[in-house]
Amino acid sequence: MNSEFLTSATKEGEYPEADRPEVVVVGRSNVGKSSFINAFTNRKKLAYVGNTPGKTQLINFFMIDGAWYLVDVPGYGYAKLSKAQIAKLGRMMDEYFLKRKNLTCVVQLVDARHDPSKDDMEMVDFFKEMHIPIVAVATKIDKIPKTKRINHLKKISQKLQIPLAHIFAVSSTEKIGFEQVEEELQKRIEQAKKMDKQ
Ligand SMILES: Nc1nc2c(ncn2[C@@H]2O[C@H](COP(=O)(O)OP(=O)(O)OP(=O)(O)O)[C@@H](O)[C@H]2O)c(=O)[nH]1
Repeated sequence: MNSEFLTSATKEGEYPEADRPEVVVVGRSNVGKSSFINAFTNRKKLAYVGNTPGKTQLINFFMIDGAWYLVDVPGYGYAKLSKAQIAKLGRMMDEYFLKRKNLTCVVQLVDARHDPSKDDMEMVDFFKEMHIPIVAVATKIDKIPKTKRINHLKKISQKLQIPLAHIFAVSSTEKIGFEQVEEELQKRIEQAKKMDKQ
């Protein structure tokens, strides 16, 4: 997979042209979003992996194989941001989800170890209301014994009311699960392209 950083944006005027399908990756701060993006694209430092949670406060656009955009947005639920900062990020994200016409689906990251948080549930409800297709990805699956993994995924499926078939599990440290996610995203990107042609 070829991936390159394109640009960072805070508002619509700064987004790249909406001329290709787009997939956005969301999740609460520290869920492993930067690690996911780096492992997915096979790059060590495409997205910043930091010790300071909540560092990314921009919308970052990456070009994948010259064919589609992968987008990294700020993690939510980071307690140390001020109310004003949280409100500003909220407005930035609302604008993105309302305006971005080429959005094909959202990759909702959740921590495989825990039940989805209240914030996770609110995000998923928001995407459902907006009719944005959701692919859920449980991160840090290496932290769960193999025999128990399916139960965790079933629980996540139940809580988020997302079919088990749309839930994937990855480990960025062990580099597992990424081919399946890529296959699913390719499928959705192809579907989106067909719909556009009709
Ligand atoms: N065991 C394990 N640890 C992981 C995995 N992915 C990420 N981590 C760890 O989880 C922590 C957070 O990872 P990041 O990728 O920085 O998470 P983030 O969601 O981008 O965090 P923010 O910058 O706060 O948005 C780091 O200490 C990572 O090393 C994984 O698959 N397995």
